Amino acid sequence: MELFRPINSYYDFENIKMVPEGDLITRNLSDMDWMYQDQEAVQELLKEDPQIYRYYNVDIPEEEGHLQHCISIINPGKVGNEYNMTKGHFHEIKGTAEIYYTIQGEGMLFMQSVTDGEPEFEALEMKKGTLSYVPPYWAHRTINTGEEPLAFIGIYPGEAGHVYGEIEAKGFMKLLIEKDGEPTIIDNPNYK
Ligand SMILES: O=P(O)(O)OC[C@H]1O[C@](O)(CO)[C@@H](O)[C@@H]1O
Ligand SMILES: [Fe+2]
Repeated sequence: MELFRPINSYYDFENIKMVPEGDLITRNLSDMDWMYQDQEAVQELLKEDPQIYRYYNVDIPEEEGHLQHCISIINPGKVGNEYNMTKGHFHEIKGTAEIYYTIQGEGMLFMQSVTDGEPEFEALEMKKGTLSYVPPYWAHRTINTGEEPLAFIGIYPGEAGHVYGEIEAKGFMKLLIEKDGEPTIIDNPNYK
C-alpha cells in the first residue's frame, strides 16, 4: 500500500485565500444565473459577470477513509434582493455528512432533506466560530448575508461526491432575501 503523506494548508486572512491554493474552483454569476429569482438584476449584473464564490480544495483521493476538505469563500453582495449563495448540492452518496466551520463573515446554511415524501427544510446561522453539522441526506447551500466575505472550512468523507441535478432543476424550497434591511427567509415561489 502506498501511504498518502500528511499535509498542512493555511488560511491567509489578509488575502482571503488558502495557501497553497490546491484545486481552486470559481463560480461566477453566469455559472448559476438561472438560480436567482430577479432575472432583470441578473441580466444587468451579467455585463460584469461577478464572481459569486470560490473554493480551494485540498487535493485528497476521493476514496473511503479519506476526508475531503476545502475552504470556501462567498463574496458579499446580492442579485436583486437575494444574497450571494452557492449552487447547493446533495452528496452523490446521500448518506454522507459534512462539517462546516465558519472562520470569517456571517451567513446562513440552508438544508433540504431527501425523503420519500415532502422534503423538509432547515436553516442554521453561520458566523465566525460556528461549527455546523450537515447530517446525511440533506442538500446544502451557503449564503453570505454580511458585508465581508463569508469563509468556512468544509470537511466530508472522501467518497461522498457531489450531485447538482436535482437542485439545479428544482431549487430550494426557501429563498433568503434582504427585506427592510434584514435577511429574511421566504418561500420560493418557483420551487417545483
Ligand atoms: O458545490 P457547490 O454547491 O458549488 O458549493 C461548493 C461547496 O460545497 C463543497 O464542495 C463542500 O461540499 C465546498 O467546497 C463548497 O463550500
Ligand atoms: Fe457537500
